[in-house]
Amino acid sequence: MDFKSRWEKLQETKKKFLQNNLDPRSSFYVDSYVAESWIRSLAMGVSPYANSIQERLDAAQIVKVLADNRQLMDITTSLFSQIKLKELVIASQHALYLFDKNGIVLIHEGDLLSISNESDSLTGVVWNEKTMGTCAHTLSMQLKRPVHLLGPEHYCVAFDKSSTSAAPILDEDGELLATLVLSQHLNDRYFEEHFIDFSSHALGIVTAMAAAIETKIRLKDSYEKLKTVNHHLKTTHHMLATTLAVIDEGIITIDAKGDIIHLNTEGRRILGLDQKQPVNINISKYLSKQSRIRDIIASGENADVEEIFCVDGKEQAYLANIRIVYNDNLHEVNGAVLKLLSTEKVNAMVTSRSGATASFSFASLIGESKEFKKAIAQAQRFANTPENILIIGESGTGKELFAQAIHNRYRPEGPFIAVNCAALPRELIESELFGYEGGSFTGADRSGRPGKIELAHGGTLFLDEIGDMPLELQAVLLRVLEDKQVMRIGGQRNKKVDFRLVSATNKELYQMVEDKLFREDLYFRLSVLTINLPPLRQRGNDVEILSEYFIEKYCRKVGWPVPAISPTALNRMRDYKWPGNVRQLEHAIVYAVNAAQNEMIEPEDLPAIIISGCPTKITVRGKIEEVYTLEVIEKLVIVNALHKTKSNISKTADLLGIGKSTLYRKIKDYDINMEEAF
Ligand SMILES: Nc1ncnc2c1ncn2[C@@H]1O[C@H](COP(=O)(O)OP(=O)(O)OP(=O)(O)O)[C@@H](O)[C@H]1O
Repeated sequence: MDFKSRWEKLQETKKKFLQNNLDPRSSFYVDSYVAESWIRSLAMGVSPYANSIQERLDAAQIVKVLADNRQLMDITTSLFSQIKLKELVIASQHALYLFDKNGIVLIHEGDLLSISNESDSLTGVVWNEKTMGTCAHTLSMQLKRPVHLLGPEHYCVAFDKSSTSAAPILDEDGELLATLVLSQHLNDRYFEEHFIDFSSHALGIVTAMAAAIETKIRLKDSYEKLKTVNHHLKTTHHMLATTLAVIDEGIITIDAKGDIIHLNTEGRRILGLDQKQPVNINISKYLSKQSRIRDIIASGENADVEEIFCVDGKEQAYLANIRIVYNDNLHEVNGAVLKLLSTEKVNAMVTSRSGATASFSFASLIGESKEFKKAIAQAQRFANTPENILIIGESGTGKELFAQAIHNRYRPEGPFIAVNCAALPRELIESELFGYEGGSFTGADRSGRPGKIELAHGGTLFLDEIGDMPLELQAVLLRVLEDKQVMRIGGQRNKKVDFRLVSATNKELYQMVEDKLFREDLYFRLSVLTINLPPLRQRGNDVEILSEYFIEKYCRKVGWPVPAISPTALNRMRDYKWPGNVRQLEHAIVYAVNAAQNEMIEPEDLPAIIISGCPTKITVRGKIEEVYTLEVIEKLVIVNALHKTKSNISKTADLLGIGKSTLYRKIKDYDINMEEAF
C-alpha cells in the first residue's frame, strides 16, 4: 500500500473510532499497540481535538528535573553540536525533542506544531499519554523500543499531518532514562507530489542517536566509577602510608630478588635514605656476607633473626621479623616484608619491663652525717664523668642505691642493669654477663639471649660483689672494658657496647689482689674513682634520722599512725653496732612498728639482737669501757655469717667451721631471727 492510501486508511479508522466508537483493534491498518493506546487515551479523558498542552511543571520542579537529568542533557547537547544536528533539524524542517522518563520536555529544537501555547519554551511541559494521548514517544517509553507513528496514528487530530520517530534511551540495566524524538510536519507536497515515506530514515537517525547517547552515558558512568575506585585506592594508599609512617619500626618490602619496593619513614631512616630519594636499591647493599635474609627468602619460610645492617660504614643490629609474600597460587615467593626493630630498643624494652630501672636519686639518699655527706659529694662529682666507679662499703650501707643515683645523674634515659656476682652460681655468671648465641649449649634458648653487658648498652652496668667474680671471667670483663665490645658465648661477631660500669664490693679488694684472687689490672681499671661508704655505726645521728624516715615510710605504706621512738630505745639503737647497716636498721624498724603497743616505740619493741647486741658498760681502772660478752660476740658472728650467705645453713656452717646441727642449736639458743639476719 502506498503512503497516501495508508495515511487515508488510518485517518478513516481513527475517525470511526472517535466518532462512532468503532473498536480500532479490529482494523487491519492500525497496529494493536496503537489501537490500545487510543482506547486508553480516550478512557483517560484526553481531548482528541486538543492542540496544546496545559500541564507544565512549576519553576522549582523544572529546576529539579533539569538537575536530575543534567548529565543526560549535557551529553545530548554536546552530541547535537558535534554533528550540527540543530542546523540539520531546522534546515530539514524537523523538530527534535528529548523527554525525560516521565515525558517531561527537557530539550527541544523547533516546535513545528506549536504544541505549547507558550511561545518561548517547551521545557517542563508534561507530554505523555495522559496529557496528549498516543504519541510515538509515549509508546516508545512503554515498549522500550523505537516507534514510528504516521499522522493519524497519533491520538490527537492536531498530529494528523505529522510523522514522528522516537527511540528510548536506556541505562545499563535496561531501565528507561529518556526518549529522543524526531518529528516532521508533512506539508501538502508530500501528499501531492512525492508520497514518499521518509519515516524509516528518521527512525534510523533517532535510534542511532539514542544509542550514541546511551554509549556516552555508560562511558561516563564507568569513568565516574573508575574515578571513585581510583579515589578509594588513593585514599587506602594514603591511609596505609600514614599508618606505616607512624609505626616506629622499620618496614621494608622487597621483591624476590631483594629489590626494595617500599619503605616506611623509619625504614628510610634506618637505610639513611631521605624521604624523597627513590628506593630502587637492592637490600643486599646494606647487608653483610653472613646475612641470612637471602637464604630465608629462598627457603620461603618466615623467620625472626638478628641482622646487622651497614649504612654509611656504620653497623647497627636489628631484630628482623621476615614475613614471606607469596603469589596468588601460593607456590612462588613474590618477596618479603621485613620489620626491623633495633636491638637496642628491644633490649631497652626488655629491661624496662623486667624492672631494670633505677629509682633512687641523690635526693632520695637519707643521711646528714659528715661521713655520709662526704660520700654523696664525691659520688655526685664522679657521676658527671663517664669513668668506671668502684663503691666500697659493708653490706647494707647503700652501695646499690649510690649506683642508681649515679646512673640517674649521668644517663637516666638508659638502662640500669644490676648483676650480683655473689648471688649467681659460677657457671651462670658468664652467660648472664655475656649472653649466648642460639644453640650454644643444651638448655639454652633456641634463639640465643643477650647478656647483661649488651643490655646495659647506653646505660649503666652495676656489678655488685665484684670480688666474687671468678678469675677467668675477670679477664673477659677486662677485655670488654678495654675494647668496648662484647661477643656472646658461641658467637662469631663482636658487638659494640657503650656503658658505664659501677662496681661494688664489701671485701678488701686490694688484699684479694695481693692474694692473687683478683686481677690487679682489672682492679686498677675499676678503682680509678673510688667511693667509700661509711658503715652506719660511724654515721652518728643518721641512726635517728634514718629510723624516723623508715618509720614514716612503713606507716605510710600500711596506713598506720606514725609512732615516736622513746629516748631509751633510741639510745639502744645508737649503741648498737649495726653489722647489717641501713638494711638491718630498716628491718628492725619494721619489726618495732609492728611490735609497739602504743604510739611510742620502747626498747622492748626492738628486735632482741639489738638489745642483747649492745655492749655492757663496765669500769676498768676508773674508766668506763664498753665490753661485749662472749655470747653477744658469738651471736653477732653467726648473724653476720647468715647474712653473708643469705641464710644458707650449709654455707654458714662451712664459713664458721661448725657442723650444721651445732649451727641450728645456736640459732635456737640465741633466738636468732633468720629474716632479721638476712
Ligand atoms: N642512705 C639511704 N637512704 C635510704 N635508704 C637507704 C640508704 N642506705 C641504705 N638504704 C636502705 O638499705 C637497703 C640496702 O641498700 P643497698 O642494697 O644499696 O646496700 P648495699 O650496700 O648494696 O648492700 P649489699 O652489699 O648487701 O648488696 C636499701 O634497700 C635501702 O632501703
